[in-house]
Amino acid sequence: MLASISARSLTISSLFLSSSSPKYGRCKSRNLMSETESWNKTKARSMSLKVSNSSSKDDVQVGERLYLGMDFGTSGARFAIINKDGTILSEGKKEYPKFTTEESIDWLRSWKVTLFSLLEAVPVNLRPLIASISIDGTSATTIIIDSNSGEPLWRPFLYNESCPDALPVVKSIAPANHTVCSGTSTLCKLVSWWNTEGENRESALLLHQADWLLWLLHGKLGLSDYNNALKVGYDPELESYPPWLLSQPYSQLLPSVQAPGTSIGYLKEGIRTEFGFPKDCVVCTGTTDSIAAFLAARATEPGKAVTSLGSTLAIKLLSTSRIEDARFGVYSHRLDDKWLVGGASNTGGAVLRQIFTDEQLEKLSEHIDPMEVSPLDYYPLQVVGERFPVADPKMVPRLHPRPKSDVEYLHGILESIARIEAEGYSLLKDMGATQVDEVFTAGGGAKNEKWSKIRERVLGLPVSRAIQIEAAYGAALLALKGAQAQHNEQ
Ligand SMILES: Nc1ncnc2c1ncn2[C@@H]1O[C@H](COP(=O)(O)OP(=O)(O)O)[C@@H](O)[C@H]1O
Ligand SMILES: O=C(CO)[C@H](O)[C@H](O)COP(=O)(O)O
Repeated sequence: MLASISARSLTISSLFLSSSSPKYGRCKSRNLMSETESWNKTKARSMSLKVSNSSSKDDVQVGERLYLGMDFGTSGARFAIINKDGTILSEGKKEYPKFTTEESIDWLRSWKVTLFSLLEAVPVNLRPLIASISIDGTSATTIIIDSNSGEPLWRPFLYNESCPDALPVVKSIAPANHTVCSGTSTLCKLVSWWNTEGENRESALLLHQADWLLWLLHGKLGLSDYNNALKVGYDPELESYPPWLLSQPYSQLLPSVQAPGTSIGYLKEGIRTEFGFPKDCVVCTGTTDSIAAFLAARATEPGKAVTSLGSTLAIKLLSTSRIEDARFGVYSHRLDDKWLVGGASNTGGAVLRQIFTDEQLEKLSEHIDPMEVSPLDYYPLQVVGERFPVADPKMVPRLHPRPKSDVEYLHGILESIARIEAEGYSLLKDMGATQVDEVFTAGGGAKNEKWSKIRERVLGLPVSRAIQIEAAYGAALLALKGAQAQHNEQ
């Protein structure tokens, strides 16, 4: 089944290569659209944007087309612009601005402002060459909007937010241990909203973070991709929502689904003229951040894996067999005619950032001997709750006893996270996935060579930094895929 489908669609590997039962404060319905249309250029200039341009006039061939990928991760967003050979012409990143409403962060406003500040950061000389755009976002980050106005009906449910109130209902309709049978699944968030919300059900629509950001650019509501839609129950092998889900009253909220990197339509005229993008610039479906990180690593053989060491720890192993078991937080994403099996733990860089600054991480890591086994046994979590390799919403963080030496403490935390990573790969093997034989690292943690050495020792596998460690590069590959498919169809 998968083979026939992928034969129809351009595959990534055929290119140049070889996310506490929330208290529902109604999301203040803001006129978010006006902010977009009246985007103020000075706002972007005043924002701290780190942009590195490797483009100069002679880098770009006359008539060359470029591809823009944007990654909306946990702590910030990045962009990468590549040409058809995968060369990076420009890249940049920006922390999310923290707008607050009623003591909580207005994430939709933060993401929208960040989206347009990234567009503003695209070098003016490259904008007329951008042929297509794609975006990846955190998985299961769920936004419920009004299908008529596009306005949000609720605050977003973040990727790691759990809605245990919905779990009994979801477990009663889904197959045993299905991917959606986890409190952090998109379906649990949808059911929780549906059971809580009264008057807006008829006009409501569900979008994922990447879908919503892409909608701001193309203007067509209700479109998603089969990576983002996995955790609401979409079956990427059948290429449809299963009957047990379609028969539910809230199935009317579900977005339609296409393959990642599928051209949806042209960039909205108002945005196009505001920023100077070309008339034929298309916007393509996106993916999730850890899938984009896998694409960026350009691993194409079963047995190759990518560990994303971002704010969270997400592992993805390329496998010929599909496995899933919500009891352990294990699920399989589709990648063309193969499966990306894995899961996402709540451990990771965000726990490190709670204790150390990035500069301290760098300095302290210099003094770690990665060949020495740390006797410290932690389970580094920011707050109670774990998704993978154990799906336990009640799991308690363990970061004590803290030794006097910060070097020893950091060593213990890094090694404990490595042990969780190893437990994840071992679980995938026990469940029948292709045996992992090499691990590439993406995300902010990939720059820590000492951590890579610790992980290599703990995993007993070759561990190296991915060719490209930013998920934004993977999103740019999806934009390239979409543009090439569009070109082939013309
Ligand atoms: N030298 C380092 N060693 C280990 N982790 C690091 C280092 N520098 C940054 N990090 C971690 O990288 C994380 C940010 O990675 P990033 O991929 O940007 O995250 P995300 O996209 O999930 O927001 C931070 O949580 C930080 O703790
Ligand atoms: O934890 C996350 C936040 O960065 C990831 O978005 C997410 O959980 C990974 O999920 P997926 O495997 O569906 O990409």
